[in-house]
Amino acid sequence: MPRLAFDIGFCAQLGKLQGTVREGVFNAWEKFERLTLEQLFKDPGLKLESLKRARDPHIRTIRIDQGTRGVVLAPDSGDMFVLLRVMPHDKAIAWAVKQKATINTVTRAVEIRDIAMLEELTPAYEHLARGTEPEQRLFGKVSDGDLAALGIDGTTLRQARALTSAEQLEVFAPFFPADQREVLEYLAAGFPVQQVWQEVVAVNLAAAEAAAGDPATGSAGTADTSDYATAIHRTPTRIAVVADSDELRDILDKPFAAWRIFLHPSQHKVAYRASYSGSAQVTGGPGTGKTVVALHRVRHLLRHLRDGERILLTTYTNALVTALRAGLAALVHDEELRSRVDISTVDAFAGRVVSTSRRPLRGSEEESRWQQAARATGFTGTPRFLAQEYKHVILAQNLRSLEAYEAADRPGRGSRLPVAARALVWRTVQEFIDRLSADRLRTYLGTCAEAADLLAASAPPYRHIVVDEAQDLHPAQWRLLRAAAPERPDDLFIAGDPHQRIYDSKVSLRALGIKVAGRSTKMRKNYRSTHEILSWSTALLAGRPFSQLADDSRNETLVGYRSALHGTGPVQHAAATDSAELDALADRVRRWTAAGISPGDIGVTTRFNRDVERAIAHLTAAGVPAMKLRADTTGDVDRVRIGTMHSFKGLEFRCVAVIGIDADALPFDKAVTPAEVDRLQHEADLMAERCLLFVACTRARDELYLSWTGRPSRFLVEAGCLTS
Ligand SMILES: Nc1ncnc2c1ncn2[C@@H]1O[C@H](COP(=O)(O)OP(=O)(O)OP(=O)(O)O)[C@@H](O)[C@H]1O
Repeated sequence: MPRLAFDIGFCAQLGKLQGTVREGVFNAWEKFERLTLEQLFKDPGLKLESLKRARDPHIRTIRIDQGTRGVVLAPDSGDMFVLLRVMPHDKAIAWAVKQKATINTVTRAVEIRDIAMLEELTPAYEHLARGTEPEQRLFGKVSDGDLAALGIDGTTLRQARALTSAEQLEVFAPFFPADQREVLEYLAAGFPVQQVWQEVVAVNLAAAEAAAGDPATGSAGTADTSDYATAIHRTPTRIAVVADSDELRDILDKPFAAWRIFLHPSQHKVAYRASYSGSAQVTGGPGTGKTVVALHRVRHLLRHLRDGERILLTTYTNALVTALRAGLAALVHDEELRSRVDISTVDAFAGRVVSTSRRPLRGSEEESRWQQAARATGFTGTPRFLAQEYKHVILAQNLRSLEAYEAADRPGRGSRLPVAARALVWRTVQEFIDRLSADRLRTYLGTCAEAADLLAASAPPYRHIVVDEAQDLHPAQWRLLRAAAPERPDDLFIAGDPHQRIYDSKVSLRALGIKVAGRSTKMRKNYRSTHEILSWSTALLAGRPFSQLADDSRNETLVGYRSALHGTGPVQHAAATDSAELDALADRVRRWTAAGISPGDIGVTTRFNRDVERAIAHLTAAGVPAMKLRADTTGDVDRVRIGTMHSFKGLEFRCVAVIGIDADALPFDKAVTPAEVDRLQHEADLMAERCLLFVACTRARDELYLSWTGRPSRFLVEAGCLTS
């Protein structure tokens, strides 16, 4: 029976396809399921036509609806077809005739390339390259043999040899066959051949073998470059073979959920590794799919969970809990299975363990509480000092007695505190705690410490814990998680990005009994933001223009972020007054919606809560549906969502407006300890403010808009990010 599978390129178009076209795709798929091969080729409605000027006879087109055609890979052998793209009639033909399908010599997966475009570009670039010695060219240091071993075929080899710079590779990249493109991009980024084999080719090969049910060989084998039926099954990261109409409906209806189907091999390897001998960690820049990997890991763990065992999936904010819940539901359809996963913030989990009627202290109440305690004991330092000492020394090191406190180092604290002075600080902290308790109050971190103690004295409730957005967790929270699952293989799976730390918790996991050495993987490819948005934001984080960062390409931690997506760079607006800034925001949002972006795909973020309220009022008055970002709202609400930068952590929107990036908002004075009080804390606070803006900007998929009133933030100035 013939079947129609779907290429990742088609899935990427889905968001832009009209409902009638999607319906046409569904009907075409049904025909493939229903008809015999012979009937299929003769079907007058489908018109599975070959093309006269096609570069590849395997590329044909089918009719989707009046005026729309699908481009299909139709191999000679087997009965598996692949829908590559859907386009208006003439465009589809023009695109189809230029494409060529091949089978990668190493991974033996299907690759599509724009052969006509590549052949057109190559002579011009060869001509340009004449002035550059072969060994000075982009791949001059890599031998033909090594390139062949990495799967570069003869055609791509000629093209690769003509390239003299990474910028030229970017021009060629969209037309190259996918697996080979990735190899070349890694080589161009300076990775040695051996590492490219390990990190790219071997991983792709393993994914292909696993999908085809072949025994894992880890070596290239001999390629049958005509067996498409097998090759299609070996391409799970780019070609989806759907099981039934429900699955197809799901794909067609959720255009941005491609990650459910096309997990990149490097993500697959981490998420579906049978077992880790202990805790494991995945790191990577914004949008590299850490959350996606964490969700797939939960799915994997669920499949192997024994009776009575449970999983905790935890993260930092309530909004992220909602997003994780929706993500897991999209991935694991079996409700009963899903019910074995508790999804909550670490703080909420701690609250459940302690099970108390004491109310958590609000951030705004804390300062006066420290003041009261200081007054009672006669301590003359600032409330900020006490709060930080409690958080960064006493709770972080789990100090339980004055003796322990007096003996403790205070790493990261830049203010000296002689041992003789500690007794008074200790007494003040005890006073603070006692007064809270008397008033039926508690702090979140104190609750985590209590909960960790309770769990340490009882049976750990979970078999596995999966942590997302791990970078901001405090040692007290880690101690709780450590106590919540017994030390065993696959106990903790941790996803996070140290560059997105916005709450200043520096943690040594090892010191907390969580060992990930040898079980840590870094994700490099960004799936969310365009290259333009990502490089702009990276400059912001580093405090230097991106061009300078690219120069010292060894600074891999920052410049290692890569995105294959392209689009326009951020748009900036300097306003004279607050209300002019909001007018400009309303204009921008209207432009987006006029271009077909639905309000629910737009996020507006700002440093302060009060500005959130003002923006909502302004947009609403301007007739734009807007609401405050709430923990319990999912992407289904069709209104612009507006929230503080802190609340945007971990989320994403097609279009993001970051407003109020004024000189006095970022960095915000009150959030930064003065250098003369504590130099180290000052640096750490400044970095957290910088990361906050970085996190806000990297929430954008397609478009990023920034505005301020009066003088812009120094972060924009330092990074050379201002356009004029
Ligand atoms: N293999 C994939 N194929 C397609 N899309 C993907 C893939 N992996 C991730 N994505 C998409 O990339 C976006 C970012 O993924 P995700 O939120 O998991 O990244 P992250 O690393 O957790 O980001 P951040 O650290 O910025 O919160 C999401 O829209 C996700 O759907």
